[in-house]
Amino acid sequence: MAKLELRGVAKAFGDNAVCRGIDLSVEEGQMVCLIGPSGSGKSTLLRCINLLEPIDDGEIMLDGEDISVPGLDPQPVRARIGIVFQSFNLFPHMTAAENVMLAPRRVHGKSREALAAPVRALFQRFGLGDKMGHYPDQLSGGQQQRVAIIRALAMSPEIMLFDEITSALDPELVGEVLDVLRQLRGEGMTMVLATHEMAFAREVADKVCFLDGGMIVEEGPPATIFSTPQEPRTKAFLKRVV
Ligand SMILES: Nc1ncnc2c1ncn2[C@@H]1O[C@H](COP(=O)(O)OP(=O)(O)OP(=O)(O)O)[C@@H](O)[C@H]1O
Repeated sequence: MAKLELRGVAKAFGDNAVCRGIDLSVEEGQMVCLIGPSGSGKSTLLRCINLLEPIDDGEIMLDGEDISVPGLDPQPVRARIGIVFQSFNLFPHMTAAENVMLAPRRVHGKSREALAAPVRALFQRFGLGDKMGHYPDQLSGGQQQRVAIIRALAMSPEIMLFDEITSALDPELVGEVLDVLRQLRGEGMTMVLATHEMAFAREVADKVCFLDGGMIVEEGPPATIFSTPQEPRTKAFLKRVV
């Protein structure tokens, strides 16, 4: 597992400054939750960390190595940083197992034979051992999202990013996906989550960062942020959503 450190990360789309000098430390094995209003820049920040968006300024350090230097090949870095989105994006014509094997085969050049045992172990670890041969339309939304998480884990990432991964799910399916995150935390995975699940963030996060207008306005342990927020913007947001 790896440590992540952002220093002064800035990102604009045209004249819309979406990340405005973000400093963030994520220690090895920590779960950090990004909360904040819609449009505050949570998704963009995660996309920048995964090098899906080039940053305009600042540094992104993964285990002490600057992964944001211009001209760096993003592909090997992305293989070290798993990301899961709100939409599961599984290929409908492939079984769950084939979806999971795709990236390790293409990026790491591994054979189906070599992947069979570790992929089976991943499905079993997350309670989907009997679903490997199912196609996405034979799975519930919660199961599809768990397969999407397994797909990211199959690349053996050092850190995992989650972008509102329960927002598209029916309420009764949210719990099983959050349980996967609890399990990963117990196993020591380093994780950054953009989430609207305040109860979950309060219960499980090591640190909560409140974003507003592209800046981390306030951060701290969940007990402090949720019980005694100091910043008026944090207070107003939590009053609205909790
Ligand atoms: N590819 C893009 N091109 C132009 N503008 C973008 C792009 N991606 C995001 N934005 C803008 O960046 C701002 C922040 O969006 P972002 O999705 O990061 O916020 P968010 O906090 O994740 O919101 P939500 O909670 O609704 O997902 C918004 O104004 C959005 O319109």
